[in-house]
Amino acid sequence: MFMHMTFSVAVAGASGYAGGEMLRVLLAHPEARIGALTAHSNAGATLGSIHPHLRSLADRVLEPTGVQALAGHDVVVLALPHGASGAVAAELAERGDSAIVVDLGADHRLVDPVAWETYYGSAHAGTWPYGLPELLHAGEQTAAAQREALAGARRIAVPGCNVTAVTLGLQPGVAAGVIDPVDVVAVLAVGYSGAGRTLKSHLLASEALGSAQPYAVGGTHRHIPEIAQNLQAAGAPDVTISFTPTLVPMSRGILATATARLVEGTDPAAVRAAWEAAYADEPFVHLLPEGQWPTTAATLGANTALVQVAVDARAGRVVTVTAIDNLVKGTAGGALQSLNLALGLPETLGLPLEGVAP
Ligand SMILES: NC(=O)C1=CN([C@@H]2O[C@H](COP(=O)(O)OP(=O)(O)OC[C@H]3O[C@@H](n4cnc5c(N)ncnc54)[C@H](OP(=O)(O)O)[C@@H]3O)[C@@H](O)[C@H]2O)C=CC1
Ligand SMILES: CC(=O)N[C@@H](CCC(=O)OP(=O)(O)O)C(=O)O
Repeated sequence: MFMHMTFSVAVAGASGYAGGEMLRVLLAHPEARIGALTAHSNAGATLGSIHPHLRSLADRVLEPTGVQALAGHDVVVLALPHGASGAVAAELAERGDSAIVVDLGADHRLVDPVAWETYYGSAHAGTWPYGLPELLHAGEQTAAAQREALAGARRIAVPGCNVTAVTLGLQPGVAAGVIDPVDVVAVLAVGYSGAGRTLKSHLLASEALGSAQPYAVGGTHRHIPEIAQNLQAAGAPDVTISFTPTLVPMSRGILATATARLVEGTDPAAVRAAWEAAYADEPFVHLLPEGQWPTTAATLGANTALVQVAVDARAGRVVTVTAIDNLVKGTAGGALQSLNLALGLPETLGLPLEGVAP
């Protein structure tokens, strides 16, 4: 076990939304010591000119992303576009650098290289331990195997934010055998920060404010194989999923509504019991009391996932709703939670349970 009290951490892609949020949660962690901060087109700028809310790092000058800046730390966080992090991680390994590398991007999440090439269109960089501590494995009622896989890990692949929401919503039913994910339907309301800080025309105020806009409609979204991979890990022999994200006018947040077929002859009372059993002892994943429904506002700034489940008897389906902050539990918070496990620190150390409201 890598027992380490304080650790130095470099953040590559510090100028982005994910990198900025990683810095915000690291600054609240008692053992983290912020090291190099790097960027790409914003190299040479001060962090305060990009992320004015990060006051204690405002004067730090962003270095160009590269091994020379990132080497020599205990931990390196890669908050880069997918396809970029694989190359940087490989260079660090070639140099023999001993850092734990945490990839916020997609390069190392998928097990199947064919799925990667199909949805991402480039060479697969390999598979790392998956940074979702609450991931259920087949036969488990509560998550233990994934936590063991993260304990002492030297590489962590942080899930896609949409994937975290849908997986946490549905997996208890798969593990308990009360739902059959052979025709999962997932519709998500997602905030703009999920698209990243770099300007995108469809996110211009004139186009986006006051409007809801679907994207990646018709089975093209790259999170589909990752969700299927997770539900198969929970014990589903076969998963098909129809996945439709919709941008809604909010900066942060994901509200994922995911439904699956109720297994024939299942007692509806057994459904809630399965979700209660899975999450009763989870510090960050909370099944709400019956009648309460998750909202993204209740998770803003927190490392929580709020979940609710219901049985639609007439439709013969189970409906789940999950809310997360895409940048906290969906990215930086989930990353730090997994890093705590890798470092042998308490899993919840330095992570926000309370949100910011109103
Ligand atoms: N936003 C979210 O909710 C989530 C994001 N992620 C993942 O985190 C990663 C970063 O996303 P996000 O922060 O949203 O994106 P942003 O566009 O906000 O930031 C991208 C970062 O990568 C840098 N960058 C851009 N192009 C290159 C390049 N060719 N080589 C090296 N660095 C480059 C940018 O530097 P500069 O600005 O200086 O050009 C910036 O620091 C992505 O892989 C994303 O998929 C994962 C989960 C959720
Ligand atoms: C609004 C929006 O564009 N959201 C992004 C979420 C990005 C994300 O989860 O990051 P990864 O690229 O690391 O998977 C999307 O749906 O692709």
